[in-house]
Amino acid sequence: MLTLGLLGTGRLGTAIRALADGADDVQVVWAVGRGGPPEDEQAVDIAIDVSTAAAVPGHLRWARATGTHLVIGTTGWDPALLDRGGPGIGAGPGIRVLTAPNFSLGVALLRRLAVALGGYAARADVPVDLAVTDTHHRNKVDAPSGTALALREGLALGSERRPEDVQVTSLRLGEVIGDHEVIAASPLETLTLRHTAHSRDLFAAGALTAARWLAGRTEPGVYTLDDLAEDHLRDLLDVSTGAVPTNVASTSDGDATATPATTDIPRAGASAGRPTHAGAPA
Ligand SMILES: NC(=O)C1=CN([C@@H]2O[C@H](COP(=O)(O)OP(=O)(O)OC[C@H]3O[C@@H](n4cnc5c(N)ncnc54)[C@H](OP(=O)(O)O)[C@@H]3O)[C@@H](O)[C@H]2O)C=CC1
Ligand SMILES: O=C(O)C1=N[C@H](C(=O)O)C[C@H](O)C1
Repeated sequence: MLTLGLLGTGRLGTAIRALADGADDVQVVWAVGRGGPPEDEQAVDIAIDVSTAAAVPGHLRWARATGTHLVIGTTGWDPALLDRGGPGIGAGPGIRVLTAPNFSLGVALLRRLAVALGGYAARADVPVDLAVTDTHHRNKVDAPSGTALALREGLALGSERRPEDVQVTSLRLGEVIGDHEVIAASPLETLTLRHTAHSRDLFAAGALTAARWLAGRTEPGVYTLDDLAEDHLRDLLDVSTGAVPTNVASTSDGDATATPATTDIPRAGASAGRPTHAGAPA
């Protein structure tokens, strides 16, 4: 049984708890809000931080002091906290930290597609504007969303532009759970990739998957959801186009054999800027 502590008991924390209560391989031992984990809190295998940006430095210090592995789903905090030797986990013992501004594997796929879309823009012979939109419920505090920032970084990476050169707009509307678009627009065409979360259960399920995955690692250090997603998505962008290859050679019995046509559009994924396991803290 994997034991969990929840740092955050709001919208997402509540959804994670409900899902965990129905699972037979995980147990939420404690869940805390603004007060943070008290000193006498029972030790857990993994803590999941779904609180607020201002609380993350303290939660990292607590994780380091107690040797608790940490999944961070909270957004809006400074990733420099995780730098080696920085004020975060750098100087601590060997804990494992997984960060995920979005727990959806669909968004992990979208980020890879954003890298490819950026590469497409870079090769165009007309000017291409790149943009990300994020729409969330009216109570979300950070803007742009953590996901929008990651998608912007993907577009920037693929297009070899600076992140600041990718436009980002944020809307806070009603009860929207989470909607992101990745856009490349030229005078000739517009490509729009869109992800819409229909339920917080999407994120809750991903948070539990991340906790299980982190529990299975052995190396201390910093991981991202992209490390986890790599197992699921590795080969996904090597899809056939379904088109008849142009380099077809006929055999004597009339069958056509073909070497798949290749394209030099960069593959999103491991070799295209996938954030990697940052190694063990010193
Ligand atoms: N990675 C992902 O897939 C997703 C990430 N998120 C992110 O998760 C975070 C939480 O979102 P959501 O559940 O909607 O937010 P809520 O506002 O509903 O919940 C926030 C929680 O954080 C606690 N909190 C607030 N301030 C502090 C503080 N100073 N110290 C410690 N705890 C504090 C609150 O405590 P109290 O209850 O006592 O007020 C509450 O339990 C956000 O950063 C959001 O962007 C959200 C959805 C998906
Ligand atoms: O606060 C939210 O609700 C969400 N936050 C995450 C983010 O900032 O990217 C992920 C998701 O879109 C929902």
